[in-house]
Amino acid sequence: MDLFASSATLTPIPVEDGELAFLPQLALPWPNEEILRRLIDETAWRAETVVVYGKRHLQPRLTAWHGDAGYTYSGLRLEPLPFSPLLQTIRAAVEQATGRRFNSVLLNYYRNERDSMGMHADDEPELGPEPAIASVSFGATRTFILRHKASKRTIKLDLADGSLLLMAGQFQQEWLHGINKLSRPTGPRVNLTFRYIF
Ligand SMILES: O=C(O)CCC(=O)C(=O)O
Ligand SMILES: [Fe+2]
Repeated sequence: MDLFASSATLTPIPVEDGELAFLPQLALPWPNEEILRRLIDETAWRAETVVVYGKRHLQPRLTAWHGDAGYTYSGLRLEPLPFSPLLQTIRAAVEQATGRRFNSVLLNYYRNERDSMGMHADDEPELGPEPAIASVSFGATRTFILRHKASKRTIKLDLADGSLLLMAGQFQQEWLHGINKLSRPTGPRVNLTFRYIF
């Protein structure tokens, strides 16, 4: 059986200064809700601290980093966890849909409406000058905010359960992205950003 026989192609979202493409439902061998439950239950989630203006805070979400190899970041050797069979299956589906290769994944767990991610670009040097980053979402729909660095033009994309968003080309150089808190009660969401670390 070809698990990915029904995988549809990504639809480009035309934007200036970068490439975006979207697929509403990635073809996977299990229902989205089962994958969400397994990702929540089987991941070694961490609450990372960040220092903002000299003050330590817990990040407003849980994270986990899995990859094929360690890498050095700001002089620190970061050792990722290995890809589990579940993550390998999701990666294979993402590689099939995008035609790109990925050797690492950052998982973000937004437990409820209070979890968020500040505006940022994934522009670390080890990702290369024009990184392809594939973002897969499970669970509650959250709005992905995109802001062009120079013009400040803002776009909002709803990332629903099972969706795949590919960011590529100059996108990380020219745009910021993030996930806002919400004021209404919201269920859990897990997002996976697949990357290629050189
Ligand atoms: O949760 C999301 O959709 C965004 C995740 C993200 O931007 C990241 O992992 O760098
Ligand atoms: Fe990001």
